[in-house]
Amino acid sequence: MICLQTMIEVRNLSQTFQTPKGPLQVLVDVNLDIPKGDFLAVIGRSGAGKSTFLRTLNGLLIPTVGSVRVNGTDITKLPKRELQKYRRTVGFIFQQFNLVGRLSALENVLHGRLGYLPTWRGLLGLYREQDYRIAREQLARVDLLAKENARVDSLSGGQQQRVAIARAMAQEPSLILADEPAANLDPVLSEEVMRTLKRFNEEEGVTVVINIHALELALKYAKRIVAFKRGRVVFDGRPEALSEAAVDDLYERKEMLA
Ligand SMILES: Nc1ncnc2c1ncn2[C@@H]1O[C@H](COP(=O)(O)OP(=O)(O)OP(=O)(O)O)[C@@H](O)[C@H]1O
Repeated sequence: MICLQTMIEVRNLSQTFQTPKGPLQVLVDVNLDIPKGDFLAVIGRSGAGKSTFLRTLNGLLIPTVGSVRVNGTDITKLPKRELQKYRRTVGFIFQQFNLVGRLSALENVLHGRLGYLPTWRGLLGLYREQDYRIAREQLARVDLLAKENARVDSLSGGQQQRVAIARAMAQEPSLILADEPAANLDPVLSEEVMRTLKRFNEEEGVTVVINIHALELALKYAKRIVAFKRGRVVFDGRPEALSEAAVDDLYERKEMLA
């Protein structure tokens, strides 16, 4: 029997935002176990709560109710400094890449090493030899070592997202969270980004949790699909178990056509 070690335990998670129109409950009693090495795609309609869920896993948002245990520690209860430490171990990949355009690819990837340096060294850009080595290794792994000195804003969208993935990997993370990493890319580049994430998941055992609108990419690359509908988990299983009817219901297709 394969015994997968649980990395993340989400329990009774609810998130309510106060808005001018009153309280808005965005996550409703979410319970999930994410084993180490999982590649989980979060799907659902716009506004279903996907980004809110990801931001909670990163400790960017404290839930209104519930807990998020990562390797046994409830990150929702951590003091600020400890939370910052935790967040350094999580690679976050954004839809807009969040790179510094005027800096080179290598300098951007080196930013992934900042969490390992004393603040003064980071401010002065005094990276150590091992930081350069790790940054170059990661650039090579996304096939961009030849572009290490190129300004990031001179690279294509797909190349920029690969730099962002290399930066996340330079953090030597145990968890990568990716919020719509392929949304701004054409279909070919989207596949390239998904393949890169899958490779890191398979070769390094990095746990990947990704929010994604493109259902076909989620089904093709993820090991597991979690579907949110109005803040609730309505499907949790292997991609091949997601039926056409469940997809219709998730995206409320029938209601939209009625
Ligand atoms: N800080 C906040 N304050 C108030 N409302 C918020 C806040 N953050 C998110 N929301 C609202 O919560 C709901 C869910 O947002 P969320 O970004 O999690 O959805 P999503 O499923 O990721 O959508 P999309 O696919 O469009 O990114 C939306 O109605 C959004 O406007």
